[in-house]
Amino acid sequence: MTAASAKTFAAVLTPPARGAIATVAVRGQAAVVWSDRFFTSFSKVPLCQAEVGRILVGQWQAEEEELGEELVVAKLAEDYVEIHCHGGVQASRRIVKHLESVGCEIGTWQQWTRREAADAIVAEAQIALPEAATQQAALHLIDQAAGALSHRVSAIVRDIEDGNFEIAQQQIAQLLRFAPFGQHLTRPWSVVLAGPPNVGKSSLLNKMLGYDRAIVLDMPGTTRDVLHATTALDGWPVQFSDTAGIRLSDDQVEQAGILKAKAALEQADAVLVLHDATNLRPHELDDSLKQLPAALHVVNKIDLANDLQLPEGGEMLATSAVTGQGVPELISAIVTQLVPVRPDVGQAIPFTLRQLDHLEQAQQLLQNQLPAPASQRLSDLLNLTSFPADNS
Ligand SMILES: Nc1nc2c(ncn2[C@@H]2O[C@H](COP(=O)(O)OP(=O)(O)OP(=O)(O)O)[C@@H](O)[C@H]2O)c(=O)[nH]1
Ligand SMILES: [Mg+2]
Repeated sequence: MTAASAKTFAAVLTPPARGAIATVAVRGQAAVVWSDRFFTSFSKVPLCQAEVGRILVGQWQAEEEELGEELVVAKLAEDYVEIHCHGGVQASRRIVKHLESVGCEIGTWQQWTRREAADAIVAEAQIALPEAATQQAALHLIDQAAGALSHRVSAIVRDIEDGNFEIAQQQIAQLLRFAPFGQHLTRPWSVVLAGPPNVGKSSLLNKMLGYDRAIVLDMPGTTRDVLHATTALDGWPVQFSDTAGIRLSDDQVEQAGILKAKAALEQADAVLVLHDATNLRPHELDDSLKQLPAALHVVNKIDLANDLQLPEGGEMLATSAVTGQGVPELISAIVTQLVPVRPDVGQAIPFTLRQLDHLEQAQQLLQNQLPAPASQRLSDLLNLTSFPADNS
């Protein structure tokens, strides 16, 4: 426990929704005494006298209340009590209100995590974990919650203190290589489907998702607004955006859609530029689709083109959104583009902008031969007291 958390503090650790059980955690010198004011165990053992580790069933009731709630209280340390009550929002709120009435400080589960975690990076990992959209993303965050990044940062601080500046710089550079990947552990990669009208963007989206998310019609200009759908590709969270076919148009609604499509291209981690196999004219592509840095060019409708000759030189994938031919290869190509190096289990990965910022600053300071401030930036990264305040 840090000095800041010396006051007795309570938080509801379970989400504010209907559930079978909610957990209220209380930590601090008065945790047991204050819980005892409201809780009477059926075995008549007061919490103060119960041994650590004891789980008691009993009644939680304030003096002025006519009715109490039957619940379970676990005394997990002399200064730590967990109350497991009914999962309804009002039930946990009532217990928190009682604790507050006797002087307990109340906070959110994120604030609780910041007080309880071993260091600020571990706290960030625990807070980020519910945001992980896939199991694979969660596993990497669990590694950081177990200290992978914290240990690496501490080792770099020691390297700097020992005068091993070059090793420290190499270690920071290695961490920074994983930072773009790390930001996506809580936020899906963005993949945009773009191209001329009627080439099969919406059909290919539906095929990759495995269900009909977008309207498909044999009519150019079907998709207007940008349409999003989130899925997992090879275990990584990906948000696809289907866009309006880009062409010159007098239709105001279509024009608005095309502008939105072009804006979506700028935010994308990867763009699938689609071409029609029955009408292959890559040189006539709109300027906005030429030379996109993160583009994968896909020739769709290959089921309709028997003697298809792909243009030489340019890397192009071939698919049929109707038969599914080439779709697994396309998905592999997308994954390779998004995650070129798959991190090992246990790899230290920076996953927040705060971490990225501190690491970049430390690297810059080392390059400018300022080891002491560099070491300070890294130590701040771990320090719970320098963690930005957040009421969430
Ligand atoms: N045979 C065949 N038809 C396809 C394929 N992909 C799409 N189509 C057909 O092509 C037409 C247009 O498909 P969409 O998916 O709506 O095309 P789009 O690119 O989204 O079109 P816009 O939204 O208008 O820009 C539909 O009739 C689809 O069934 C394919 O791989 N093979
Ligand atoms: Mg469409």
